[in-house]
Amino acid sequence: MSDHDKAILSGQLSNILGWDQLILDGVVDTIARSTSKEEVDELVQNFMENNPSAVRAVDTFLAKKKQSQRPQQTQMLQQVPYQRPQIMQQSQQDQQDQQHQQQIRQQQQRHRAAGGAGTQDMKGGKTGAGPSANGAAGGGGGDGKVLGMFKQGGRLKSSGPKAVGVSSRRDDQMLSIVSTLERKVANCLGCGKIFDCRTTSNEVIRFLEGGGTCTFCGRKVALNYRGNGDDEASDTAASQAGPDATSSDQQAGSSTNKDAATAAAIAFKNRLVDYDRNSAKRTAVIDDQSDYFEVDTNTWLSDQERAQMRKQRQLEEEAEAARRSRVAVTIDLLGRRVLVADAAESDGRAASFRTGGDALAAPYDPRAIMFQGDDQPKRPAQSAEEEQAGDVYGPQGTPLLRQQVPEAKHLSAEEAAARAAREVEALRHLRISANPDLAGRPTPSVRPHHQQDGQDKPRPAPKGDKGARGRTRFGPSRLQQDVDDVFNSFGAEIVYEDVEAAIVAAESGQAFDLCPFDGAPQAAPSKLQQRTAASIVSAGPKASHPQQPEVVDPSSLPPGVVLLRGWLSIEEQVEVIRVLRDLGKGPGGFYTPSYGPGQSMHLRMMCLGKHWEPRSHSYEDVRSSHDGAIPPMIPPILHDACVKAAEQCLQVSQREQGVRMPSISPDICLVNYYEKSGRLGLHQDKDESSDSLRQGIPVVSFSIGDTADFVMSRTHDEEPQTLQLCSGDALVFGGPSRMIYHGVPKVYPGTAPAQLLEATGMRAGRINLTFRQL
Ligand SMILES: O=C(O)CCC(=O)C(=O)O
Ligand SMILES: [Fe+2]
Repeated sequence: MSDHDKAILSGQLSNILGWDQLILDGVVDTIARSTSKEEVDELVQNFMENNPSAVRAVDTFLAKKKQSQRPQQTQMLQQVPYQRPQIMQQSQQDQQDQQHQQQIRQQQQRHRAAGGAGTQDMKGGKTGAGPSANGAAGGGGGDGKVLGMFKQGGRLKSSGPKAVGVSSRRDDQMLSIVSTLERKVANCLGCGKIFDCRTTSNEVIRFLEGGGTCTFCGRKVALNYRGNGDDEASDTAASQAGPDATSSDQQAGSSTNKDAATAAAIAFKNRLVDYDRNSAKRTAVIDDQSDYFEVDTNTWLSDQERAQMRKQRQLEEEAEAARRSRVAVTIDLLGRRVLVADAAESDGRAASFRTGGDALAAPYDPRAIMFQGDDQPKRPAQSAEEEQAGDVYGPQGTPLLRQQVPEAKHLSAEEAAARAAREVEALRHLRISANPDLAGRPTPSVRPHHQQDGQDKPRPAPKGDKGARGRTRFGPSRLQQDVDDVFNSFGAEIVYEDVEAAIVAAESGQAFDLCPFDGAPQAAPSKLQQRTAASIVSAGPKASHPQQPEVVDPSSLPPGVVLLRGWLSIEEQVEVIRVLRDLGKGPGGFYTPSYGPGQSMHLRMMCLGKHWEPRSHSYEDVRSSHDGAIPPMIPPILHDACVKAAEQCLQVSQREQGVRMPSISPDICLVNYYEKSGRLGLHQDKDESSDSLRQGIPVVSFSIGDTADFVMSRTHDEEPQTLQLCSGDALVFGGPSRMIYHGVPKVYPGTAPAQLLEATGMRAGRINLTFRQL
């Protein structure tokens, strides 16, 4: 490449970029010596910021260079065995080393001989004579020509006469540096990068020019130079424009002159060095794992995201803990057993028994909560231990009923009782919901054994097959009775199918009949009559039917609540039952209301006047959630009875309680039928119009059949007052008690007046009518 071409490029770049000539010379020189397009591209990109005019000028220059190089290259190939990259043979290398050392010495001697300011080497803080602004070589320095870019900074001094076999001055200098190295292969201890200085790749050149600074990680790699005779050369090499060179550069700049060009050259050099360092740092290693798995140390997360992730983790842990503590309850109807086991302890070992958040402190043996039918043959306890444990054993010694957990046998009787009470309490609070998968299926119908067997008569009870209360049971009825006994005795909230009603429906193939025994021959009672009779037990209060209506002491009741005992005579009750029976079998008759899938109410209901929809707690014209039936109207006989009872109660309330209540003109009557296990939770009757509620128009209630507990309280939490409502009673609550909470927790089976049952043939249970004004 001719100097003329270089001067042209330099001039063009000077116009375009406005750089100092000193810098331009260095850049042009570098471009002229470049061996690859990438090298030039990098330079153009980093220092000319791809200025289009500059790029064009450089391209033109390179094109010329390419042309001019063709014959030269051929010549070089013939003359010079040098290749890049090249691993030199040791002998060759040594030879070259010596040659270069000699060249360096000669050069140094020439510098010294030339004397004058600035002839000291870099170590001494002096350099060659200050450069002229036009980039001419400083005077006094032999051939004085320095490598363009860093001539004032003492970058690489010319090695003097061009060595044979070396393609450029820069290579010369590199080789001279390499020749002074003790070891030609250097290894960066920071990142492990290897620099093979026997080759003169760009990377190695950068490495050496950086004074042994790793081109990848920026760490300083120790370079050992050869001994005394080479001090100057090694000093030269060691003080190459690496990080440490900056200070000497600055000293040089300040000690020789304050020339702006010098400062610019130093700044430019520093920029290059910085670029070298930073370009290595641009390659950052990102730890993937920290992105995906770490919360606390993940630098990519904002505080908000971190908090969110922590919360998410906590929720996951809680869900896992809940899953582990879930309790599985198996109700084995056919085996007549209830098995309670922690789901996480499916192997049957000691499990923690939890209900509604209350955990029993002691580990629990699931077998301890196993209940067998009480009609199993039993044998008496055979040891004091068995006696004390209170377990019940079958004839083969199989435990039928365990009162205590095995490991609790060392407990005193008192402790064991307390523990048993805790266990029972825990079971009482169990909440069991229906399997949602079964919700859409029709109610299963259970047929008596004798029908399944194709027999007509009830099977005789096996000998000794007597219930705890001495009654004989048959087939499914006995099954149901056992389940009833177990759950009733524990008071657990268990919903099960209304087996008896299903039997009736299956047998009659008709709608619900309130009086299935009406007209049945007395001499040969049906099995249903037998069951009904068997269900009359002495558990509850005896029915009391005053000859005349009696007013229950009004001062014992909340103001606005009046109870008239036996207000309906037996004859009137019979009449009411007959009316209800007819309506109940027809369209819009008795059905089992439900709040939703698996949430059936524990009673049968028939709505008169309007349909009360349990899912929306509102009145409707048709039974939308069930069969779309239109509710029957309130028969006049019931309407009149309601109005009459209300009148009398209002008088009592006004007279005895000082409460004035409006009278009622009922347009709705809800008729409930409760079986012996029927019940109704605490609630308010508040689905009537706001006007009706505001006025305190009373609700009038008639009870017929079995006696029931009726609880009432002013608030949901208050300890409720319990009244027993008997067959024929009329109750009114209105005025200040219109919004009273009330419910029916218990029905006393077998307490209905015998006369009523005989006259109507009604099924066991209780009927209640509540009249309201919308
Ligand atoms: O059965 C009863 O005595 C009360 C009925 C009742 O409260 C109701 O149907 O809203
Ligand atoms: Fe009610």
